[in-house]
Formats: sequence, C-alpha cells, structure tokens
Amino acid sequence: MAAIETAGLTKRYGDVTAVDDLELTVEEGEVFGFLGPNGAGKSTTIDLLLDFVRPTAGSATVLGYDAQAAPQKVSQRVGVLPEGFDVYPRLTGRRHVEFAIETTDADDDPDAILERVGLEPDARDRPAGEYSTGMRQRLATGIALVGDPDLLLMDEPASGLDPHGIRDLQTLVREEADAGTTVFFSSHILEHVEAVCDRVGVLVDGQLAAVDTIAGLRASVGTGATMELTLAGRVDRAAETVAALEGVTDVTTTGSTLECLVTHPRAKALAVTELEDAGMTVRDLRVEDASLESLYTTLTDEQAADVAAEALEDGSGSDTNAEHEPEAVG
Ligand SMILES: Nc1ncnc2c1ncn2[C@@H]1O[C@H](COP(=O)(O)OP(=O)(O)OP(=O)(O)O)[C@@H](O)[C@H]1O
Repeated sequence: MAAIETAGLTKRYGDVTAVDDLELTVEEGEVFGFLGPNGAGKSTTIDLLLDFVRPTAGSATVLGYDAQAAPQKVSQRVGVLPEGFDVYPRLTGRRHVEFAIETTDADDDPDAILERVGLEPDARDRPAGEYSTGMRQRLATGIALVGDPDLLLMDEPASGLDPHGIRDLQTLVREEADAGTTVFFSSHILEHVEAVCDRVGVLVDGQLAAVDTIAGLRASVGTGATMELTLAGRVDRAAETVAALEGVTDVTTTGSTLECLVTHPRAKALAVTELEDAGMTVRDLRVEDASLESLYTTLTDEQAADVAAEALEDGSGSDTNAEHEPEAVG
C-alpha cells in the first residue's frame, strides 16, 4: 500500500489552478521531498491530503484512507507540521505537547519528545509566546511526533531553523524513517531535502514536473555540475584534454583555471587523471552541483516545450497537462 496516492487531484481558486491534475505516489517508509518554487502548490497539496480544503476534481488516499471520505482516520495516524505554526502565547512548550497528548489519547512522555526536538529543559517551562522562530518550529515538530504517527507531513519544516536546527531536523527525519515512518516534506530549498530524501517530486505550477532521486533528477535534466580545476604551471593543452572526455562540455580557461560543465559523475575523477597523465598538476578542484534554480528553470522550460509540442501535435492547443517524468525517460 502506498502511503500517499493522488489521482487527478486538482484545486482551483477562481482563475488560479493551485494543484493541477496531480498524480503522486509516495511509498510507505520513504522520505519524500516535495520541492517547488513559491506558489507552486505544495501547501495546497498538503491541505488537500488533510481535507483542510476540498479538491475541485480528483482524489487522494492517505495510508489507505480516502482523504475526503475518512479525514478522521487520516488525522489519527498522521503527524502534521503546518506552515506558520501558531502557538498559544501564554502556554508553555511542555503544556502544548501535553495538550496534544491528551487530545489524541496518546501515551508519550512530553519531556522525551521535547528532548528529541532539542528544546532545552529551561525553555520547556517558558511561555511559548516568548519563543524564537526556531524554538517555535522545534515545538511544532514535537507536536507532530505525538502519537508516533505512521506518516509525517511537514510543510517547510526547516523554516526559521539555524544550521544546528537543520542538522537536528535531518537526524530526526532519518530516525523516524528508520523506525518505519513515512516522511513527506515540502521545501523550496534543495539543500534541505537533499541530505535526507530517498526521492523528490518537483512541483511547478501545480503540476508534477519530475519525480526521481536528486542524483537521477540532476542527471535526467542534464544540468550536471560546474567543475573548476586550478592547475600549477602549464594549462595550454588542459582545455582540449578535458573537452575530449565524455560528459564534459563548455570548457573555458582563465589564467591557470579551467572551468567546465560536467554531466557525467565519472568525468570529474577522469579529468584529474587525464590531466596528471598528460604531465599537468592539478592544484585544486571545486565542484558545484546544479542549483535548484537551474533545475526549476530546466524543468519549467521542458514543461513549456512539451505543452507547445502537444498543442502542435493535436492541433488544438488545449491540453495543458504536460507531465514530464525523468524516471520514465531515463
Ligand atoms: N485560499 C486561497 N485562495 C486563493 N488562492 C490561493 C489560496 N491558497 C493558495 N492559493 C494560490 O494557490 C497557488 C499555490 O499556493 P501554495 O500556497 O499551495 O504554494 P506553495 O508551493 O506552498 O508556496 P510557498 O512555497 O510560497 O509556500 C498560489 O498561486 C496561491 O496564491
């Protein structure tokens, strides 16, 4: 059974199509990153899964339950970290967690939960209204863990967290996954999902533009990485040596530095070996993976091209469902 399955899921707000014919499957036990630029429809999708909003068309199944027909069943087994969590300003952090435990009939130890999310003992008894943004986010994460859910739905969980907080969150997500929990979380920052996700789905304009591992995604959209090699002494033949390698393009040299695009992972090591074999010395090597922005741009451009091609093929131009899935292509 899939943890999440949507079929033709669509949500329109007037003229705005927030979620557009979404076909998404998240397997049980996986950590799934739901990526997309601002306004792509990520929060709306989560709201649809939780029956906070009703779909215009299509359906969603969460942990085997129809999200619209059995929302209580869903909420009993799902832990939710909502975007922009509101605290009760006068209640302490501990009281928030105790309250969540009482209302869900769970038997968790509030301190054990607060410990896991890194809220220090002295902070636990302070009114949550005094909490920093990161502390509120940690508290909200703790509340999502109450009742040991089978599925964690997290909307921008890294929002407001400092680097320590982000690392703690990543550890927690992995621990949950190791214990068998499915984790689905949205983000518009690739680095936040990259470290922990088994797969990612990229949402662009309410449509799933890609579903894959991050490595697979990078390979399939061909954006690869930028490699910068700094050589000692001669660079005269370096450019042609590197350019001759498979998976290397756009080679340029500036002084003793050579820059190129690498679309095949093996090409990086090969470039160094070939240069050294040709009598050159590589002093430094820097590799910068494709940014999320370039992935979005490539995926959006591909989507636009697909729409145009389909419109030309059927002569109507009316079908705008241009789903592109690298998994199917690669
Ligand atoms: N209640 C609403 N009424 C009208 N339009 C809405 C409503 N909720 C969302 N939208 C619109 O739907 C689109 C998708 O919004 P959504 O919040 O789902 O995006 P998102 O991917 O979560 O964005 P972000 O990363 O900025 O949180 C946007 O164009 C937004 O303006």
